[in-house]
Amino acid sequence: MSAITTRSEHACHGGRIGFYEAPSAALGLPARFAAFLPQAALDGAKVAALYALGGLTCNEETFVTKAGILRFAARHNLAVVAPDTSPRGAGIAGEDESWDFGTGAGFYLDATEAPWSNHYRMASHVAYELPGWVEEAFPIEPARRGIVGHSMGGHGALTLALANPTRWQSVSALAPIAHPAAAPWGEKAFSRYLGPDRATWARHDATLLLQAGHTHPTTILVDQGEADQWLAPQLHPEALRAAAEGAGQALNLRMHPGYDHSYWFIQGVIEDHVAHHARILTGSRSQA
Ligand SMILES: N[C@@H](CCC(=O)N[C@@H](CS)C(=O)NCC(=O)O)C(=O)O
Repeated sequence: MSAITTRSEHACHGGRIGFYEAPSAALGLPARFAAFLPQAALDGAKVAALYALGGLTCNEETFVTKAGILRFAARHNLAVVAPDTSPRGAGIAGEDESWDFGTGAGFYLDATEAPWSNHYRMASHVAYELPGWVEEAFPIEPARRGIVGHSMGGHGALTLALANPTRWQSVSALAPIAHPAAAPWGEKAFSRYLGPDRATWARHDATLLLQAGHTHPTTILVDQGEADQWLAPQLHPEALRAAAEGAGQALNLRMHPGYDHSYWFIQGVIEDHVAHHARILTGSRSQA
């Protein structure tokens, strides 16, 4: 078990939000994360957890600070666990050269190409190491996990859940990079983290996972703003929709006129995402 250091803890919506750090074996570096516990957990009950993954340039603070998620997590008795978006301080040449690759842009995969493969192992960190930490340290139930993410984090939520649907019982995404193998962000990251052989990219692409027959037993909720500046070049929700139809995957893809890629969009739909996860994870409509 890793020694978790508390960086700060704050009472919030009747529960507690905390910011923590622990030595990560997966990343070979210290890793930071945020964890919110609703009041019931502070009173000793074990609760289900919703993992919230941020996008490019974000860190473990961004989603819990900007999305407005904690009010609804408190209402539905859900913990929220937010990892960082990449290793920090790996010291690899080029990791800080651009905002869409390297630091702040780990893409929730385990890199296979040197030198990235030594530290850029966010899939192992998020899917296995971090749940192990929080399920031991906090009153969080191991068998009830949901995953939601924004943009690169939406890609992470979809790919991790489709690749391992028994580990993540519920999944949703906000403006996800839905077909990264066909998007400049994904091509840039995958060619360096995974190498030039595109066949190895497929299990890190939600659209290609669906095309290969990977499905999730629950409905996937996806919200997308139509005025999103990244929609046409990077996000490809239409490819996700077509792949879901082909795979028989239940997908609730909602398009929202006028909304951009920012957390101002997320703030308006996050209540529905928390309710979606709570229905599946706890069977509850609301504990309020
Ligand atoms: N840094 C980029 C923007 C990157 C961006 O939009 N990141 C999104 C995720 S893909 C985000 O959530 N940014 C953090 C924020 O809005 O607080 C730029 O200068 O255009």
